[in-house]
Amino acid sequence: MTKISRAFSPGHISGYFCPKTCKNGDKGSIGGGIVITEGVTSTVSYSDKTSVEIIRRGRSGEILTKIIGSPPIEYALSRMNVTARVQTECRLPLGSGFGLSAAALLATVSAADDCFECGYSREKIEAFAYEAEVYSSSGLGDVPACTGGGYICRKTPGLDGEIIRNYDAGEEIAAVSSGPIPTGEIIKNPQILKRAKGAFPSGCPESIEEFFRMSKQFAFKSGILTKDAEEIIRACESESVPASMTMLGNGVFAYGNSAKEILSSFGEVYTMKISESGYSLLQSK
Ligand SMILES: Nc1ncnc2c1ncn2[C@@H]1O[C@H](COP(=O)(O)OP(=O)(O)O)[C@@H](O)[C@H]1O
Ligand SMILES: CC(C)(COP(=O)(O)O)[C@@H](O)C(=O)O
Repeated sequence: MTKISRAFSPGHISGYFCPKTCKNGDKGSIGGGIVITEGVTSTVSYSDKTSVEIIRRGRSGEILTKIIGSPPIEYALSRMNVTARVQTECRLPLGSGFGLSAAALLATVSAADDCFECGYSREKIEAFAYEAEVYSSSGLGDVPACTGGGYICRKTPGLDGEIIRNYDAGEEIAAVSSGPIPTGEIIKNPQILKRAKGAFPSGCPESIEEFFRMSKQFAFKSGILTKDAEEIIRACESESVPASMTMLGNGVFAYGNSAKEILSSFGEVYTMKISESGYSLLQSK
């Protein structure tokens, strides 16, 4: 019987970031963000040819989107020297700053490792995911972020970078999306990157409220802030709700029990918590 393996990875919302080259010469980034309880579940089984199906489900489990093919995942599997049938499932919208490309990669590589009994270490699994993410320009810092939980401060780039993880914030995160932003177009644009560098805050936040203040300042100063996001952030500001833009997506994430109500005037609200852990294998049959 064909073995079927499943793994889950949380997503990650970046509040601020700055591209940086890693010690080994790889591309990467430093920054601050939140690892979230929403993410991607990947199911992997053997096939003589790789195929990837991306499924996004709504509140009652109905299929909202079905996309065939995922370049980062196809690249990662080819680097692992395996061919597989892959199905990823998520609830959050794609390309909207929730780090779903990294989550899909970590979940898929880790399920494929189990399915094909490769016996790779966590470090090796993360290295496959990281290489595919950076090669595909679908992200820079989300893979290191999703190897653990918390609201985080990534002080140095890459998988062996220094990451400070804080778990002491218990209230809900609410998010709303007005559409995607292609990550590759931003992280390959030298002008935007120059402004992002100039806007990058120094030090790590001491509290979740400070994290949101630093993120908001970055969003405004970097010029990455969209008109849609600015309007929503202003509405949150008027109710003293910590909020900022989801990097890199045209959306807003906000913190605390009254965040959901304010965001609901602007679209469908996704609620989640700060994740306590990173990616993990779910089960194998
Ligand atoms: N849930 C998913 N399952 C498989 N591949 C995904 C998923 N989400 C994104 N990707 C892949 O990642 C790339 C887009 O990355 P990006 O715009 O950075 O998304 P995000 O902001 O969600 O990380 C696309 O090539 C897409 O195929
Ligand atoms: C902000 C971003 C460069 C992209 O994030 P996403 O669009 O969620 O893939 C992230 O990877 C980071 O380095 O902080």
